[in-house]
Amino acid sequence: MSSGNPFSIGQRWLSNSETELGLGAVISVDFRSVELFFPATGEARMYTKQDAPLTRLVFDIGETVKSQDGWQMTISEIEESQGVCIYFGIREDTKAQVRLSETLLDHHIRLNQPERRLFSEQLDHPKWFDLRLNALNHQYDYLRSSTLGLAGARISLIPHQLHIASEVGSRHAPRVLLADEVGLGKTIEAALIIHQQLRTGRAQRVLILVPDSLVHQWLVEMLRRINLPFAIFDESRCEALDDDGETNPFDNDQLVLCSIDFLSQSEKRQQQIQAASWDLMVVDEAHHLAWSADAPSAEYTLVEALANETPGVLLLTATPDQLGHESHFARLRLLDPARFHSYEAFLTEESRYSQLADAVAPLLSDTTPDEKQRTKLTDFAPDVMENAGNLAQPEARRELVHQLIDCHGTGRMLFRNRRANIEGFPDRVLLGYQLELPEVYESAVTGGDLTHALYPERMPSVVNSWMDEDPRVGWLLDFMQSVKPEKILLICASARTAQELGEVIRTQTGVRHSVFHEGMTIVERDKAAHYFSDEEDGAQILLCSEIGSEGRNFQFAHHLVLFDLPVTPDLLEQRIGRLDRIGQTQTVEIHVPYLKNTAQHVLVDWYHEGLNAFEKTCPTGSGVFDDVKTLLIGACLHPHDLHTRDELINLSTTLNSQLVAQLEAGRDRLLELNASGEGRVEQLLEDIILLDNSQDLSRFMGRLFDAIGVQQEEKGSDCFILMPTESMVSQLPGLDPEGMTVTYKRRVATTLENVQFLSWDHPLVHTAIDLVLSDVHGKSSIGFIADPDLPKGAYWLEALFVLDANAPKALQLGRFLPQTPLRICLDAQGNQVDLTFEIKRKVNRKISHQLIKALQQPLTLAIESSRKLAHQQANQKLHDALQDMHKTLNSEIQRLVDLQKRNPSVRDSEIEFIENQMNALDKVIQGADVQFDALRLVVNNP
Ligand SMILES: Nc1ncnc2c1ncn2[C@@H]1O[C@H](COP(=O)(O)OP(=O)(O)OP(=O)(O)O)[C@@H](O)[C@H]1O
Repeated sequence: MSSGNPFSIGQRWLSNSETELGLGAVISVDFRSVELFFPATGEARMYTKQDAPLTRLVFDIGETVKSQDGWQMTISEIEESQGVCIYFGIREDTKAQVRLSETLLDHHIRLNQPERRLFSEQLDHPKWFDLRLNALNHQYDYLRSSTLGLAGARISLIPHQLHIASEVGSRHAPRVLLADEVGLGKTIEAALIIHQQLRTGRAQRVLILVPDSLVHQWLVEMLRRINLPFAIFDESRCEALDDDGETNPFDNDQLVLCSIDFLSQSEKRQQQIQAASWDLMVVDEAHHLAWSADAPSAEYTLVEALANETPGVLLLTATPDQLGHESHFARLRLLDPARFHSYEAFLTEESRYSQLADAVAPLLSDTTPDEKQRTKLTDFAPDVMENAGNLAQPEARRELVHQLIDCHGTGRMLFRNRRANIEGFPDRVLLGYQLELPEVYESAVTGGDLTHALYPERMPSVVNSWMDEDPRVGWLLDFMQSVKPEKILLICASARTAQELGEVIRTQTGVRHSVFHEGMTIVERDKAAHYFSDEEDGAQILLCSEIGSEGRNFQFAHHLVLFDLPVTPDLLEQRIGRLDRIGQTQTVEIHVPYLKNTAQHVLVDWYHEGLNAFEKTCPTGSGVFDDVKTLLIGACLHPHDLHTRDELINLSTTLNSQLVAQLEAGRDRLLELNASGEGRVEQLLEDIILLDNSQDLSRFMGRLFDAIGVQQEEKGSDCFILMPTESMVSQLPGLDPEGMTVTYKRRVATTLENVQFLSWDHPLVHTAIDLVLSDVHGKSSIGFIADPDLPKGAYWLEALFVLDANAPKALQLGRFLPQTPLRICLDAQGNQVDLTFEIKRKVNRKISHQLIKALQQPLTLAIESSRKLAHQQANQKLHDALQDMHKTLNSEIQRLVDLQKRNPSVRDSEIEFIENQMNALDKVIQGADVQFDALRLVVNNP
C-alpha cells in the first residue's frame, strides 16, 4: 500500500476526509484536477491534484481482496498496467486461478487494520476508541458475571425464584421438577432458567409444551419478561411450513411454543417434533401427564419420548400429587428413568425423608446440637458428618443442612416452595351464601348420581330451563350489582354453564362480560382474557369453565365466585390460585353460593371445616382426599345424613393434621429448605441489586447511542425515548423505527408494561455493542489532551488488542476466556506507561496529516512494540484462563462425583459433559489469538 502515485483512470483511492464514501475510482484526470466516483454512495468528487485528501489503496501479496461480484481471492502476484494494479491469485470458492484488476474491487472495501487506517489517514473521532475499549470491557465483565441471564429479566427480585433459577440454570442439561405451590412463580423460574441456558450457550433449541389455554400467556411472558420471541406452532403454521414434505417444520425455529393438546391429536406432528432435536424442553401443568404402569396417557407417552431424546427437561406443576402419588413418581421417572425404575423402591426411599428431616431438625434451631443429636446425624450420614465444620457456628450448621439435603433425597431434582414461607401473600376469606333448593332440583339430591348431585343444572329435565329456577343465578346478578364496578372472576366446572350464565347476564343486565372455555379458539380466549383485564373499558366479569382455573394470571381482580366446587382439593387450589398469586394487592374474597342440604353444601363444609382449604393453601388436601374419597362421595350422595357428614369432617380434620405434621417433618420440609435458597441466594441478590444501582450501563449506553446516532430524549419518571436519526452510522437491529421507550430502572420496568427494561442482558444492548465492535469506526484516531503538568507536544500511542478464541457456544468459553481487551500505552520513547487520558478534542485534518507524516517511523516501531507486549500479556491471560478453567471445572466434577456416591440423582452424563468440556476448552484456549483492534495517538496540547 502506498500513496503519492500519479493518478490514472481506474485506480482506487480512499477519501481521508469523508471515510463513509467507500472506495472511489478515478474517472478523469487533467492537468490540475482529478475526479473520483464513489460507487457505494453514488457520489462523485473533484479534487485538486496537489493536495487531494486521498490515499491510494494498493494491496500486497498474501492479502485477501474481494471483487465486485462478491468472490474473494488471495493475492499471489501483482502487475501494473497503465498505472492500474492487476492482482493474480486463487479464488477462494472455486480454487481457480484468477486475475482481478483493481478497477473491479468491491466498492465497499474499508480498511480495517488500525495501522493501515492511521497511515492512510482514515481517522475517526477519538471518542470511538474509548467506546470500543469500554464495549469490550463491559462485554468481558458481563460474560463472566454470576448474574448473567438473571439480572436483566423484567421481574421483581424474589429470592426463592432467583435461587432456583441460578441453581438449575447453571447446570448442564438440567432435569428438574419445579413444583412450587400455585402462583409462586414457576413460569418466571422457568423463564429465568431458559434465559440463562440460552445466554450461556448451554442450550440453543428450546421447546415449551403447555395446555391450549396457556399458549398465549406463555408467549407474552417470555417476550415481556426475558425478551425471547418464541414461535407458536399450531397446525396452520406447520402446514405453511410443510412445503415439499421433505423438511420438518419444527426445524424452522429455535424457540418453539406448542400446545400439548394440539400435538396429542396429530400423529404426524408428534413424529416431526420428536425428529427435531431440542436442547431443553419445558412442560407446564405437568400434573396432566397421567400415568399408570399399564396405561400411560397419550400425553405422557409423547413427553416421555421427547424427554428421552432431550438433554434438559423442566416439568412444572403446582400440584404434583393431583393425579395421585403414582403419577408424581412417573414424572420423576421422566426426568431420570434409570433412578426411578420402581414405584415401590421410590416409596421406600421417600420414607427415609422423615428420618432425614428428623435428623436435620436440631440443626435448624438456634442451638448447637447435643451429643445425642450428633450421634443420630452420624448414624444417618457418617460421610457427611466427617467433614462437618464447627456446629456451634450457625453457618456451619446451615452448610451441613444443605449438604445433607443435597446428598439424600430428591432435593436436587425437585424444587418446592410453600406459600406459608413466602411473605407478601394476601389473606383469603370465604363468603358462603346458602340458598334454598328449588323444586326442580330435588331429584338430583336423592337420585344417586354424583354429577347431578353436584351440578344439578346438567340434569336432562332442566338443561334448557335451569337458569330460570336456580337461585344461584339471581344471587349472581345481585352480587355483580353490589360490587360494581369491581371485577369478578367466576369459575364453574363446564363450558356450557359458563356460556349460559353469560347469556343470562347479556339479556338481563347488559353488564360487560366475557366467557372463557375450551370451545373457543386460543385467539378468542386470549381476547376474552384481555377484555377482562382492561381496566377502563373491560368486562366486569369473566365466566370461566375449568380450563380458566389453571395457570392464568387474573390477580388484578379480588372477587372469585365459585359457582360450583370441584371434588379434588388440588383443583380448588388451582382455581383460587388465579387471584391469590404474586401481584395480588387485596384480600381475596372467595364467594361460594351453594344449595342448602345438597352435595354442594357437603363440599363447602368439607373444604372449609375439614381442610380449611378456602382460606389457606392446603398442600395436604389431596392426601386426605385419597383416604376419605368413599366417605366423601357417600356424604355427597346423602346430604341429609348428618352423621356421615360429621364423620367425614372429623376424620378429614384428624388426617389433615397428621399429614401436615408428616409433611412438616418429611419431604416438604426438606424440599422447602432446599428450594427457598435461604442462606445461599443472598450473595446473588446483592450482586443484582448492586448492578441495578450502578450507573455504568446508562452512562455507557448514553455515549454509545450518541456515537451511533440514536437520539435519546428524557421522558420523565426515569424513562427515555430512543429514536433512530438520519445520521446513524448503520442500522441498529431491535430499535423500533418509530422509536421506543426504555428505562434502566427495574422498579419502572415492573410497573410500566410498555417500557423496555434495558439491562446488560437486553438484546438491544448486545446489538449496539456488536455494532460498535464490528464496525471500523474508531480503529484509528488522533486526539488532543490538555494537561499543563505534561510537556507540550508529548505524545503517546494507545493500542487496543483483543485476545479471542473460537469455540462452539455449548463449550461456554465465555466463562473463562471471553473476548479479552488488552490495552497497551506507550510514550514517545517506546516505554510502556500506565496512563489513561481524558481526550479534549479531535485533531484537525491538517495537523493529523503533519503528525502522521512526521511520526510515521517512531509510530511504526511503537506499534511493533505494543504488539509484542500484547502477546506477552495475552500469554499470561491464557495461562490464567486455563488455570481458572481447570480449577473450576475440576471442582465441579469433584462435587458431582462426591454427590453421586450418595445421591443417585446425579447422572453420569452430567459428569462426562464437564470432562469433555474441559478437554475441548484446553485446546480452544491454547489456540486463542491476539488481534489488533484499534489505536489512538494522543498528543498533549495544553
Ligand atoms: N418475580 C416476579 N416479579 C413480578 N411478577 C411476578 C414475579 N413472579 C411471579 N410474578 C407474577 O405472579 C404471577 C404468578 O407467577 P407464575 O405464573 O410464574 O406462577 P406459577 O407458579 O407458574 O403459577 P401456577 O401455579 O398458577 O401455574 C404471574 O402473574 C407472574 O407474572
